[in-house]
Amino acid sequence: SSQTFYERYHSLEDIYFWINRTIQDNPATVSVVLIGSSFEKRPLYALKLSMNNQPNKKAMWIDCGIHAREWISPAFCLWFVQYSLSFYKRNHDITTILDNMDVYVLPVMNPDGYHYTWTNNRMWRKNRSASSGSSCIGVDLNRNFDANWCTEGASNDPCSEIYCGAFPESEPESAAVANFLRNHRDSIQLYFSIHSYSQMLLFPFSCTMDEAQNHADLLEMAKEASQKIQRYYRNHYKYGSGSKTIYLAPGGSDDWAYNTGIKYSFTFELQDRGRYGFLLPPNYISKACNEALIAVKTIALRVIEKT
Ligand SMILES: NCCCCC[C@@H](C[SeH])C(=O)O
Ligand SMILES: [Zn+2]
Ligand SMILES: [Zn+2]
Repeated sequence: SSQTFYERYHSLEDIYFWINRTIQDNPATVSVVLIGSSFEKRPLYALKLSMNNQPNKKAMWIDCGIHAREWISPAFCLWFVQYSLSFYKRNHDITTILDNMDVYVLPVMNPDGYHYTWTNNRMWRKNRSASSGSSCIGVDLNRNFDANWCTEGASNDPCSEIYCGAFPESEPESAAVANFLRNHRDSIQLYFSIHSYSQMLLFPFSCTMDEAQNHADLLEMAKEASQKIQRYYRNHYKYGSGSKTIYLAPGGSDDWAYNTGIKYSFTFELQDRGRYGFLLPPNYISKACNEALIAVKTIALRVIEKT
């Protein structure tokens, strides 16, 4: 049953099958967009959820699986798609969101790394690209975007877990996302990047200690989302700008998206707070995804109100 499917982690192959089945089962509302390919030539498929053909409709973007070991992240993207398709016209909030916005969902932004965590090393974080002049593998895709690239909080050592790459967007995976967002910046007004762990709702900037121009709005939205999680699920999520709430982290997708003009940009760190960490057991998927879902819905509704 779908109940068990979405409460399990899935191999990359299973996720590709799920993508195909989802578009076949929902031809009128779901389409697939090939936004590029990985270093090892795996396709980067984004799903587009579009419930109506309202002219010059706005859109939101959710990417999952930028870091390979954060398995709860792709699990959330699958969960979100399933929830949206099952509860459209039944749940008021998701109906309002989908009536007003298309949603692009990239379930696995780093397929090579994700596959590697299933076959070789469960704790792998980066992509699997080779660096010239080093025997070490992989770039941290969340340090490879063009936002204060490779300053404090990243490393230019190819063996580092936070290696920034040879230059901004050097990696096919980050280039694919950046190109898509650049090409759709007139319609995409809300950006989410889903990670784990430590239970935080973060927004720009992480690459500097500066405050974003709409800091007050972003803080209010993250605060409201955190309060909703607290009220409905009795769990605590910190919230705030990345640099002040977690650590300095330059070259991030959220900061870059923000600077490109997507003024509502967030990075979520899902469950847990460290008991299991990246190895969050499958029986926690439901609660972790419901917490992330209510945060996405809360923020998306506010963005619709404001724009
Ligand atoms: N764009 C940076 C947001 C804050 C850091 C997020 C974490 C997720 Se694992 C990181 O990329 O180190
Ligand atoms: Zn991460
Ligand atoms: Zn993290």
